[in-house]
Amino acid sequence: MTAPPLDVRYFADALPHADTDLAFLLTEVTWDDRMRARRTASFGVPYNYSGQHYEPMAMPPRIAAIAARVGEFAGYPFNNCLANRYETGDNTMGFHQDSYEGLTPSSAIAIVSLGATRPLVFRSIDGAHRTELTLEHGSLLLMTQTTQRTWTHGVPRTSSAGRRISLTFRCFDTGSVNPSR
Ligand SMILES: O=C(O)CCC(=O)C(=O)O
Ligand SMILES: [Fe+2]
Repeated sequence: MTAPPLDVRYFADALPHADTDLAFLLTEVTWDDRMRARRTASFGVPYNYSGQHYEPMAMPPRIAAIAARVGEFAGYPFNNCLANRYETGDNTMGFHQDSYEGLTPSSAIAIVSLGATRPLVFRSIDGAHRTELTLEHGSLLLMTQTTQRTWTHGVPRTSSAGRRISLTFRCFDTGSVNPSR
């Protein structure tokens, strides 16, 4: 059986100030401890994510600048940022499909990676195929809705991995919406 198309675009070195961006996120952001697998923070229009509700929070200028950079690659603007902080290789994200409820259907979901390299693992919904992408410091990954329909993705446990922060950007159609993901 052939694998479904993995409709993703990867850009190494997409962020011109990746080191400063990482330092900012480590020191200036208040991280949410409600989830066991990793810490999170949400900026821009609010929505529920993995069963958590986040309050609306303006994007700090540095995050707004990263959002603008991601928008240059994608060709349209992003108005939500969910940050994930993986302190060690024991912090993970389980396999899931990102919800498109409330999102512009033709928009991609963007993942900016900072810090340690971690693999993003994709599994086809039928369970027959597995592939992985290595997400490097300063990189950008764009994933379309097609990819969400046919693949799940996750960040599995990786022994001895260092600290990593990912910023996922989404393009919501209107103000505040609450997909269940
Ligand atoms: O940390 C990552 O690279 C994965 C993020 C992700 O899949 C999500 O936030 O939905
Ligand atoms: Fe995801």
